[in-house]
Amino acid sequence: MRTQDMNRDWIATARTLSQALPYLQRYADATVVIKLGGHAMGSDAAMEEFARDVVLMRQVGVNPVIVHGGGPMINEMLDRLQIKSDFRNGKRVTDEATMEVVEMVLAGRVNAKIVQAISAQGGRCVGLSGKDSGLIICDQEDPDLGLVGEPSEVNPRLLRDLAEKGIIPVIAPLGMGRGGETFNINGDTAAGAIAAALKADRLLLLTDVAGVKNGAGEVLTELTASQIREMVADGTIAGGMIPKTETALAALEGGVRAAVILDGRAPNACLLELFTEHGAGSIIRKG
Ligand SMILES: Nc1ncnc2c1ncn2[C@@H]1O[C@H](COP(=O)(O)OP(=O)(O)O)[C@@H](O)[C@H]1O
Ligand SMILES: CC(=O)N[C@@H](CCC(=O)OP(=O)(O)O)C(=O)O
Repeated sequence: MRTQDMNRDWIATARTLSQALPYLQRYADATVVIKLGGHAMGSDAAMEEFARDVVLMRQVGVNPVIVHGGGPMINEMLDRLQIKSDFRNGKRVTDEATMEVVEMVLAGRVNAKIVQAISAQGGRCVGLSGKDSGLIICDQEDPDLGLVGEPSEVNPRLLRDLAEKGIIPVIAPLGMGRGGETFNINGDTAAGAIAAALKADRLLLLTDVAGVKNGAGEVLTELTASQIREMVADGTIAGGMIPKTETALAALEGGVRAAVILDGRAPNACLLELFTEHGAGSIIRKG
């Protein structure tokens, strides 16, 4: 690069940092729950970038709480083990054999990978599941779904203790039943329940599309609850987008200030959403 171009680059970087000041001030000490979906977890380089953004957030005083998915990784392992798996309305029908694989992949593999990536960027971070410290107590959601849990009680005290110490929690979406059984929770549902319990300032749902699309395939940058209900009823919102939008609405009802559905594969997606005027994805506010 020529020296002049290089100077222009640095000037642009400095300007970006300077323009971020009001956003940095707005989010200082804010709680931001980030759901990292399995489809949003791309290459190792993308994971490294995600981890760097999370550590930067923590560095500027935000309290990030990561809840992850891992559906595609579970599918891959179930395929290898030749265990068939069905989804109903975006949720995996989970029998005991499936549950074993879900727990192994989510808590053992995916969680460890994210913790490792954040630690490698210098973040202090700890891997958990909803089964730890009574974080998520579940009831069975629907007998037809088997061991799928619906969070009925969330105990966020441990998360508050970690935030006070500057430690970033990375949470696998598993829950404990009242009889000590393990439940599989949809990652979006788990993230929404945790965000509501923490009365988070933002819930960011990172996925593999730029946001919620209308019938013409255009991303809607702002959405209301009634629009979402209509789009689910007429089938415009389908599959995995159903639990995502349901989660956003439930989180707002539970006291979260706003939920955003955005493309986790886009460069620096979380920073763009939080610290720039531009924002990213579809924002859903109460009203
Ligand atoms: N109206 C819609 N707008 C955007 N995506 C939609 C819509 N309806 C269904 N989808 C689907 O939902 C998917 C996101 O859900 P999912 O695959 O469960 O993501 P993740 O694994 O990130 O949780 C998108 O890739 C898209 O195929
Ligand atoms: C009940 C249920 O569906 N659980 C999900 C948990 C993982 C998840 O939600 O992963 P994504 O966010 O990557 O889709 C599953 O078994 O796939």
